Amino acid sequence: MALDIICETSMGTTVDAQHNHDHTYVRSVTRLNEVVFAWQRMPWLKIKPIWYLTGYGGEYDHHLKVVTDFTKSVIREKWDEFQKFQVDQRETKDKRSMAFLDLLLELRQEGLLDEEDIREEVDTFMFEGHDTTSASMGWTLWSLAHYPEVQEKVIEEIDSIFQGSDRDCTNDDLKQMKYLEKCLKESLRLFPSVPFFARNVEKDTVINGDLFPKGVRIVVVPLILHRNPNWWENPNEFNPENFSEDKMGNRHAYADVPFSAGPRNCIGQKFAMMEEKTVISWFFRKYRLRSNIPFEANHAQPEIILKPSIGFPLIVEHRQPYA
Ligand code: HEM
Repeated sequence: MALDIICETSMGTTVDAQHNHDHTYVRSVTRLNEVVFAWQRMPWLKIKPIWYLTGYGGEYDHHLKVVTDFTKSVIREKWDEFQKFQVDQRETKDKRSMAFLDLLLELRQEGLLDEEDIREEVDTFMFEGHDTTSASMGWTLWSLAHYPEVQEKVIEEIDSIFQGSDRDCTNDDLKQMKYLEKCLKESLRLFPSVPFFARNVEKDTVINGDLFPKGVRIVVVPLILHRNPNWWENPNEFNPENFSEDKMGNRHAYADVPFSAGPRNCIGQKFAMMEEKTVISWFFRKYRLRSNIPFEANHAQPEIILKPSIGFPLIVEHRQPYA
């Protein structure tokens, strides 16, 4: 679902991944993630002959080509459409409903980007913008199933907003989902979709008396940082109140960095929150969740994206209609 959402919003196209699990793009994205993770964890794969002899190199090249060819073909198709449009028609198009790609094509028309620049931007969005949100939604549902009193509060909030209606979600509705937002943040604290990221030190830097020389690479691990008992009471428990205003005010700004921080932080974080609130609030309008497997039995497996060790085996039940 998250892949369909990002395809539609960033490229204005669909791969219908929900019904089409076997779409070549879907398969290649999945395999690329696995191959890149192997490359990160096995340093010897960085030696080119080993990379190719183990078969990883060939697989990587193949799947990368599938993914970039797909994006390129969509960009070309959209570019042809874009050029066929008369200028006056284009000017009347509402920018708010344009896909990210349409906006980039306007920049190409103005000579500010070429086809390769656009492909890179679109691919980054596609890659960063779907596995992250689907992992986050999965871990949130897993947590809510194990904390029924929290789940009830989410349902109460959703009922108070929609009052049983199955109308679409508006921006105003999303703003009102304050408790659900706390749950999403708490789930990202315990299970950050991006479990680690790296930064190069650009100049000699001293932090707490320790020297970090220019040129070294620092790996930030939110998965560990977010469970630091100095900042979080009962750090392994799911407690959305960790994100109440008073608790947040008393905490170090970088104690919680699921979207990284600083100039290269995640530019999709607002989009991610909107998407997740929309999807999860739809779900709880109709269903409840429970599980017969203990919360802790699902281990967080840090790969490029934080994976659940046993998936998310949950029991879904229809709710009584809102009265
Ligand atoms: C819960 C969902 C998400 C999480 C936890 C997340 C997390 C992150 C993190 C930690 C980074 C920094 C990675 C690094 O420096 O290596 C990042 C970068 C980025 N994210 Fe997200 N992300 C999420 C959703 C999204 C979505 C939905 C989009 C697009 C619509 C997106 C687009 C990007 C882009 C383009 C970058 C690169 C920014 C740059 O390098 O300047 N992300 N994200």
